[in-house]
Amino acid sequence: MNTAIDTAAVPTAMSTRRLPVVDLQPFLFGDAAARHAVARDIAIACEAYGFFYLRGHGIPADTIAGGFESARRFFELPLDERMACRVTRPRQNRGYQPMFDTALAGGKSDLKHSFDMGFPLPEDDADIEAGLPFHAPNAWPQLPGFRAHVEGLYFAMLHCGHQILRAMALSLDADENFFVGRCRKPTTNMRLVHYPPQSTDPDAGLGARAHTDKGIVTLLLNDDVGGLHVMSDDGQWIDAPPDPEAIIVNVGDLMTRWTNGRFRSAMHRVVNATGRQRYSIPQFHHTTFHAVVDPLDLVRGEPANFEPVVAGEFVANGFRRDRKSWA
Ligand SMILES: O=C(O)CCC(=O)C(=O)O
Ligand SMILES: [Fe+2]
Repeated sequence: MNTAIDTAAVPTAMSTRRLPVVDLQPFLFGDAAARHAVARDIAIACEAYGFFYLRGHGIPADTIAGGFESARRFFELPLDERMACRVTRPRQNRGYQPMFDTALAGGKSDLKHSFDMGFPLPEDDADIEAGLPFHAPNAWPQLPGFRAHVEGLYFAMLHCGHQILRAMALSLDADENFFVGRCRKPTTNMRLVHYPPQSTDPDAGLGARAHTDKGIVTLLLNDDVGGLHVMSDDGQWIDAPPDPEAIIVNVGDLMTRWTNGRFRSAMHRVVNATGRQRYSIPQFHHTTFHAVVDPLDLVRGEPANFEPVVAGEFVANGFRRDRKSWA
């Protein structure tokens, strides 16, 4: 059992600190000095917090609104129509994920359910046929316009994530396409998540228990409900209220390994105690399944703190620990 996660699920003191804010526009449109300055600010935020608000991200407001509208329509469907979007093939993270699929041994399930989509692949894809984890066709509900909105948002966020990964690579003195070059045919997935209002009974569980994300970076769109808490380096919860002009970006476990521990993959949780329905849309960025994550690629003149791992195998092992349907 992962005791760090269970301990952190007990509410602790809230910090008065706030997450840093970075504007991406000078990276997209500025000269070399302006681009380096953004890259440095992102690196500072990733070292200190592992989380930051990103303004000027370039994802159109209509595209984001279409994603949230799609989420509301999906979760209003009767359960049997949502269940028709289950992907039954083993070791996948696509389609409808009903409530109570997420549990650690002896722990409580998260009070959420989701619709997940991954990088679109043709039905006859060789990796699908070989049964490689995370490789499957997407499943779509019978909702007019849903697929177009959700795929459009997926690619807008994917593109934004590539810009963030370029800035991170620049900050590490690597080739700007160091990460992006390993993200062809990525195992990146996007989730439409619905958190029904949780009971105030602390034993009933949380929207999402304290956890770290497993990939390289996560881009997160929030509605206006709030309830995301991020663990600071001194062990307090930092409230991360929604900023309508920003998306939230956070570092995942694989990026921590790749940067030899320099970028923090911070614990975070969701507590939806507002009495309202809460929706969020995270996109978990991953490399291609077979990419090798080795800190010696990026750090020079330091001993490696992490062994090299194959990205897809590392993430699949994490899923096996966390999800009943993967066990
Ligand atoms: O819904 C949120 O605000 C955060 C979701 C999250 O942390 C996750 O799905 O990994
Ligand atoms: Fe997360």
